[in-house]
Amino acid sequence: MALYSRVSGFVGLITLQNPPVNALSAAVRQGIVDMVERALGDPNVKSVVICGQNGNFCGGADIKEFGTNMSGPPLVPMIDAIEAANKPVVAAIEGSALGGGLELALGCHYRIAHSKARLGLPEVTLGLLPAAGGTQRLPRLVGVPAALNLITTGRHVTATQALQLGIVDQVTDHNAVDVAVKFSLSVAGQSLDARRISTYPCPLPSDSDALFEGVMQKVRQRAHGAIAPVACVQAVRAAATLPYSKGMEREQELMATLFTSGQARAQQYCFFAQRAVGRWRMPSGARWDTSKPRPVHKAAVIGLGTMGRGITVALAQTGLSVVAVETQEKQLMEAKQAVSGMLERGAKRHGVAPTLDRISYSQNIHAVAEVDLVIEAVFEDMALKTEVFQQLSAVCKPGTLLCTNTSALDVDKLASKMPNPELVVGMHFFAPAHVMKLLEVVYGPRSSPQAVATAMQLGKKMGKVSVAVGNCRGFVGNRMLMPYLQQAFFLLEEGATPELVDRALEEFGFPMGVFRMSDLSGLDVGWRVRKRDELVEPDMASGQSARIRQGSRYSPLGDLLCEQGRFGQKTGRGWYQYDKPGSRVARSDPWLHSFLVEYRARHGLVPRSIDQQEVLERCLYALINEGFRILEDGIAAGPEDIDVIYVFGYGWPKHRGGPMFYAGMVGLAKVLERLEHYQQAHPDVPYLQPCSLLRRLVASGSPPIHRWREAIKKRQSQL
Ligand SMILES: C[C@H](O)[C@H](C)C(=O)SCCNC(=O)CCNC(=O)[C@H](O)C(C)(C)COP(=O)([O-])OP(=O)([O-])OC[C@H]1O[C@@H](n2cnc3c(N)ncnc32)[C@H](O)[C@@H]1OP(=O)([O-])[O-]
Repeated sequence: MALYSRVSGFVGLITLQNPPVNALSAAVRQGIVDMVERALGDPNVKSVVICGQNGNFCGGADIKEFGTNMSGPPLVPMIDAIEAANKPVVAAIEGSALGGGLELALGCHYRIAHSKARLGLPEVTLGLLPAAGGTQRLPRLVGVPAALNLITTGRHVTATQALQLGIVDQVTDHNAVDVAVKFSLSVAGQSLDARRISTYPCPLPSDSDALFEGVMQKVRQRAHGAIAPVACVQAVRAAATLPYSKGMEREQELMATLFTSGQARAQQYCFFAQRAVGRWRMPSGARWDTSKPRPVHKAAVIGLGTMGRGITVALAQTGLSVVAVETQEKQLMEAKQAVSGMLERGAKRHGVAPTLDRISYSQNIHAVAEVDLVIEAVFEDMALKTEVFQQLSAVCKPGTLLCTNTSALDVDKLASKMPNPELVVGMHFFAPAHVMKLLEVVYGPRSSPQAVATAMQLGKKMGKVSVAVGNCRGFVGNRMLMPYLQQAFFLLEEGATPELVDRALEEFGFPMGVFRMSDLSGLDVGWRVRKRDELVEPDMASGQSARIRQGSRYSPLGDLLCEQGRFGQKTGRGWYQYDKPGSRVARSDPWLHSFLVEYRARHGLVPRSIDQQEVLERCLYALINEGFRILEDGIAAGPEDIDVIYVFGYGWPKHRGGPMFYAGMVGLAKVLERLEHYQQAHPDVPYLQPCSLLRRLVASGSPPIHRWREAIKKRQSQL
């Protein structure tokens, strides 16, 4: 709803009230319509100020209403009425003015923002476009190029940036409502004709066709199949080429195509899933709202390789003091330089001062005696990690949390060797650690809820999307990656090429297909893990037996490439060829194609034609199937946890919602039927054996994804 009060004698103050972000629900919209009418009809009122309760202007349309029968007054005429008002209406912006919230402010005659406010039109991140006049008013106010950038990226701008762009008229460090009330009286009675943005001509860039073509090309490239960014460009183009009313019709037309699209549903699911994973729970029953985190004022990082350096930067950027330890002097000096460089570049990008002084460097592990939390990022070796953890247990003050950045080792095994195993959790960052949003917080049966709560809270403070998951081989992300990678290798054996497999996955929406990604991250990384698991055998053999390990089908293709030093981009050769080591542009490699032909012949494999549909079904359904096993094992509490991990850590396209959401969209029965089909064709591939949770969900009528948790809980309570 919206509250009304008269302040300073002659100002009608309308306060949006819908905590926590004053979203424009039906009740709020009705409140605004009623209160604006009241203020404009009150002869004692000379001007009007619109603000939001609790220091937050408005987070936009109420996303929770999407997908329901929406009622209440529509936004567009509500905002048009404000713009047409005969008394000045001033928006007092504190906190956020996003989406419909900013569109409401653009309908006002003036905008005053607090210096800490954030503004933007992020609808594209929800699979939509600004549909309350944003695509028509913003270009008229700030010009086409700036409007295109804000609307197609959905990025938020600071109040200062908004002032520079011309979105707001004033920025204040004082209470924005007070400033707006005073300002509104100062302009009362003045003509408003020049303050109605919809009447402005849209400033046309010199060669607007070329500009729009250029932007559309870039947007399509970046979108990887998402339709909303393309519609955003089309809507802004309407602003540049049509009168306001016609442009508004075009905006509504385009929004109608997006609003009911599967992509919009997927992206809105991701919005709420990202918030749901913050409400974590462990199989023990411990949960986010009953487990109190320990305060962390000082943290440490042990091991300053690539991951250690990124983690140090991410910690320092939170303002925490950090102790960075590296026993090798040369490595320490190089790390110091690298970390300083990353901090300076980050600070420059955000227009803030770098926090170099927050970090102290040392070769001596005793330097961490007084910290509250340690993140270990030494080489992936259990013996080495155990030694480091035992030193830390001896050096650190009581209660210090010991976190490991391992991506594959058994966190509980490590904890079992410590005097205080309850203080041990995994904090699995993704490279580059100061950039990638995802953090897997890994708990074992001995980890205390307080340790998990502390790691989750620190992750949020580092700007990460943190997901609490149980300890198992590969945790959630890497565990699901195994069947995905395996199917990709098998498809090559059966006749596919890396180009075909990657094209299918990239057209699905992944920024990079599995083989290009493998070349980027380095084939030797997986090779080392397979060697450690004694899966790699010398390539003398041929025929079926050479492709069986521990009773299951195995493809030695990756091992064979590594034995030839083909590690990917870093060696200039992998599944593709590159101009030189380190270059990033992948080109088809005739050597690889003849190697595959020779390999198939040597192993008696008859290649067949494979289409993109089969690639997608085998790679994605095998991955999804492992997701169901993870849910069944209680390693992830719900499908949202898995989907957030894949969207924020593994490049799963947001407009596809995530592996589990996608399975629901395709239809669980279809996924099950296809898995059974491929399992029949490949009985020696256990990963294709449909998971019993999937079977049970199908048997119970394939309930919608938000009801899977109860099906899982029911099952676990039966176990
Ligand atoms: C016509 C028009 O053109 C179109 C069509 C639109 O306008 S489409 C809508 C466009 N607007 C957006 O995209 C902005 C979305 N919101 C945000 O970006 C952030 O929320 C925030 C504003 C920057 C605050 O961040 P936060 O970190 O302080 O808190 P939070 O945890 O994120 O959010 C706190 C709680 O508020 C809920 N929430 C936030 N924004 C909401 C919204 N717009 N609608 C409904 N609920 C919302 C959120 O789910 C969470 O709930 P719960 O989990 O506690 O139950």
